[in-house]
Amino acid sequence: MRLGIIGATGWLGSALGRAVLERGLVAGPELVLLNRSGVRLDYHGRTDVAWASDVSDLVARVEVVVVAVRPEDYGDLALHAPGRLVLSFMAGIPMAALSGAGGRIVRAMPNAAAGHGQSYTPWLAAADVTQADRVVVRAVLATIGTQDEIGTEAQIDSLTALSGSGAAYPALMAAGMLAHARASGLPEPVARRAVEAVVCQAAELLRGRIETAADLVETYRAYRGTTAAGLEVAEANGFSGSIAQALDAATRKAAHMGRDKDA
Ligand SMILES: NC(=O)C1=CN([C@@H]2O[C@H](COP(=O)(O)OP(=O)(O)OC[C@H]3O[C@@H](n4cnc5c(N)ncnc54)[C@H](OP(=O)(O)O)[C@@H]3O)[C@@H](O)[C@H]2O)C=CC1
Ligand SMILES: O=C(O)[C@@H]1CCC=N1
Repeated sequence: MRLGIIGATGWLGSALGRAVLERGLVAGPELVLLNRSGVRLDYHGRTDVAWASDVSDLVARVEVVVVAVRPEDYGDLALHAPGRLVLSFMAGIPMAALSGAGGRIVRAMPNAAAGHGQSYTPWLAAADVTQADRVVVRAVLATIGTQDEIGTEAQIDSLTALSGSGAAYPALMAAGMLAHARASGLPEPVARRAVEAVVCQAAELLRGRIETAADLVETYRAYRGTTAAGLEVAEANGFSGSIAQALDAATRKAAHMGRDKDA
């Protein structure tokens, strides 16, 4: 497969470039890269990848074009990719805007876990995307984690807010816990290990059964111990409500940023 990545040295584009090479999905010379800052002599330890001189050069050399630039940089690309499968990673650039590129468009929404092969990547296909294209999309996205085809652009906006945010909300919680642990006088190595134990290790309890999260909270509440006392204050201070409002705000931003220049 000849695959092009516009934004190949960015957070997501770089993760995808490395993954397709490491998984052997794309041979080095068939991976065509483009960024803003110029050719890297060493790309994830490889020297056999191809670099395009500009967007139209990249499009001419591949069948699949991945767009991994920031949404605000998309317009400057002036992407024209008729006959190509175009896989956009961009938040907030709707199908209607992408269709101007002329290819068969798929909007995919990975997250930062792509860097370690654990992205969850929902995606939405335009009406002219073929079954053969779908096989390609699944193969490409499988290199960075798991994927699901979804049905509407509104769902992409919701998922941009939710899974697209990657580690942001766990990181917010971890930062808050770490600040509290330090303020409580815990030795730094102990504070770090304790917070990691909560955010990275204890959350493993929910792997494969995330739907039981509310039941797990209820189990802690029913225990009527120290955790219950903490949970009660967290909820009284709007913990769950804050999460809902945050996801609503991010969904609104995703829905409007590509359609409304002031958003
Ligand atoms: N990061 C994330 O967690 C997520 C990001 N996304 C979406 O993915 C897209 C990429 O995000 P991210 O990887 O974080 O962005 P980065 O800022 O890390 O990377 C952007 C890339 O685009 C390149 N670029 C910018 N302008 C041009 C141009 N005119 N021509 C060619 N290349 C260009 C940059 O080049 P250079 O390296 O030379 O500067 C860089 O490689 C965004 O649209 C974002 O909405 C979606 C879900 C999650
Ligand atoms: O915060 C962002 O804008 C990126 C794109 C979608 C999720 N994260």
